[in-house]
Amino acid sequence: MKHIRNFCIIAHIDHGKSTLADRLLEFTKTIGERDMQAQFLDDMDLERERGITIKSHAIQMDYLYKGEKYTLNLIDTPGHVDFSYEVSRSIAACEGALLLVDAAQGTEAQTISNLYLAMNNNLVIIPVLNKIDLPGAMPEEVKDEMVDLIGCEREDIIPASGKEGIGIEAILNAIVERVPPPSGDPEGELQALIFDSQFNSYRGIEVIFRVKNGRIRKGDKVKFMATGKEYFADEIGTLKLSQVPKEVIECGDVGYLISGIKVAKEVKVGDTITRFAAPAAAPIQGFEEVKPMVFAGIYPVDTSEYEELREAMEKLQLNDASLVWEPETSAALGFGFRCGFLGMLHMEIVQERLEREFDMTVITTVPSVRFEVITTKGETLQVSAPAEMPDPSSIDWIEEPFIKAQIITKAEYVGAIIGLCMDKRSLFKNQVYLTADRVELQFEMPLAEVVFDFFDKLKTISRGYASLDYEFLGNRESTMVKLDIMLNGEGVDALSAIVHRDKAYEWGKKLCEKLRELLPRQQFEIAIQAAIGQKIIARETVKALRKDVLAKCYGGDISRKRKLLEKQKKGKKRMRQVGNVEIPQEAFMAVLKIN
Ligand SMILES: Nc1nc2c(ncn2[C@@H]2O[C@H](COP(=O)(O)OP(=O)(O)OP(=O)(O)O)[C@@H](O)[C@H]2O)c(=O)[nH]1
Repeated sequence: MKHIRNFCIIAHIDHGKSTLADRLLEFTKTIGERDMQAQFLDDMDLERERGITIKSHAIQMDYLYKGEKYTLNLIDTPGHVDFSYEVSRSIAACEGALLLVDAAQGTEAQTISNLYLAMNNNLVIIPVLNKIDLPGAMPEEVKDEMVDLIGCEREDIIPASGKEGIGIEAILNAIVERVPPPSGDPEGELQALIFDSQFNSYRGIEVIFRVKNGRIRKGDKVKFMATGKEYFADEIGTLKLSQVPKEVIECGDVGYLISGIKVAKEVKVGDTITRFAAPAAAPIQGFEEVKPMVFAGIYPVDTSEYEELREAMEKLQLNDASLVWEPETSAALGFGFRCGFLGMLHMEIVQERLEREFDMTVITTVPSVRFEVITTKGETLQVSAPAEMPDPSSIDWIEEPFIKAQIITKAEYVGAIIGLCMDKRSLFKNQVYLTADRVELQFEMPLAEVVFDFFDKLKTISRGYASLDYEFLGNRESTMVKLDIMLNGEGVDALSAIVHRDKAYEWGKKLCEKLRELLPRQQFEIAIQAAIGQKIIARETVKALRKDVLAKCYGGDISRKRKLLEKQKKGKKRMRQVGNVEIPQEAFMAVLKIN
């Protein structure tokens, strides 16, 4: 155990975590240059494209330090708020963390929230000032920030550049010197923390774990303490460039387990693996069931593709345990699925994967949070879709989820951001100057407001100089109402939303206006109405028009004509028919873009 070091890299998105990880792997010859594919740790195409590490993985390096061989386990952590529980479990599997700060950007919201997580888990922090090669780097200012934030010495900060390969050896040495070896009782009962899992279509689910006490042997009968399920450790091993099967994984080390598990849901991040024959007295602290926070309907554009969509969703769920769904029907959209996501990014990822990996064309309805409705009969209902909202007369009160949001920005944008947050029904809690120019703001705000256009607006008003992080606070009472949209008198259930009463009028009006822009003119007039219960609160009209796209072509050029028809056909693909009105996909997402 003396020669094991378990560490992770924590950083704000884009501060260079993946690039630095690559350099560490190269330097320790864990991967040869020939195998080197940019950003090795992000192995899903989508991840590479978005430059966001979506799922955490682990990789083991050997490092020779003063003539002795050390085993360094790098545990990768996802960098987005939606996945903060996974981050917390990865951190719990480590003794040390490299805290990476971009020398041109300085500390951001996720730097701080991840740092706090690491500190709460008593991790040794190794501060790294990254991207010092950038012309815009401000090493001295950012070092000041880091010293203030971490309470470290200036000399402790390692200047580095993942891109140029600067500071790599110093970082590896610091990991050996500063991070303590794992503690734990090798002879004790087995306790291994599951901090990740991945799906392999041939071998089933691979569980990634860190042994806290005892050891795990190939062939052992093991038990997952939270789910209560039992398996045989058919194969165990360590993760290098590929998997290296082993007979035993010792106390303190990191490894994988394959035991014929077929569904991701059976493996819960944060669960404890113990030995069936001699179980540990208690699981490792900190296990939580991850709960979906954002809900939306996903429907096939082509109703005949419902079964295909179901199969795709089932496959997706195999390697994404946090995705939950159940069948749902909508009058406007037909058969589809009600899905629960960890957050907005998670939702986007699911939609993109459906389209990319499964070649599905889907419509996603307006996202909602989960409200708690207390009826006059004293029942509590969970409502995560407008259609589930009971009649107003039977509602006593409604509660909605609130979050604690932390925003870091430049001083000049503070006013605008406070304005935006107030507009989003937030409570302003605190304001701290990190440096003369950088401010941390704290708010309590309804999650429902973040789910809508908050991220985009925050980015716009701060010109990109604001970062946001949040945690769930609990439910609070709010006066919410169900707002319905009707086209030519026919309700479009997929466009209904649950909104705060004070905002319902504005919301209805803007939505109607937006729909007027987005609905293509048809051969008859379309009335767009917004209503709360029986009361119409807004109305717009789309004028009738006989649209003859070919008229433009003067009857001549046939290839041009064909092109136009093709274009029109493509546009049709994402259309849905409600009564006699055709609705394009954008309309369903229009609510998200109301300014
Ligand atoms: N100039 C410079 N650019 C860097 C350096 N390290 C990373 N970058 C660039 O910064 C961007 C983000 O780098 P990544 O390594 O993907 O960042 P990350 O922190 O892993 O990002 P997430 O996975 O999204 O959290 C990429 O465009 C890199 O090429 C560096 O040391 N110097």
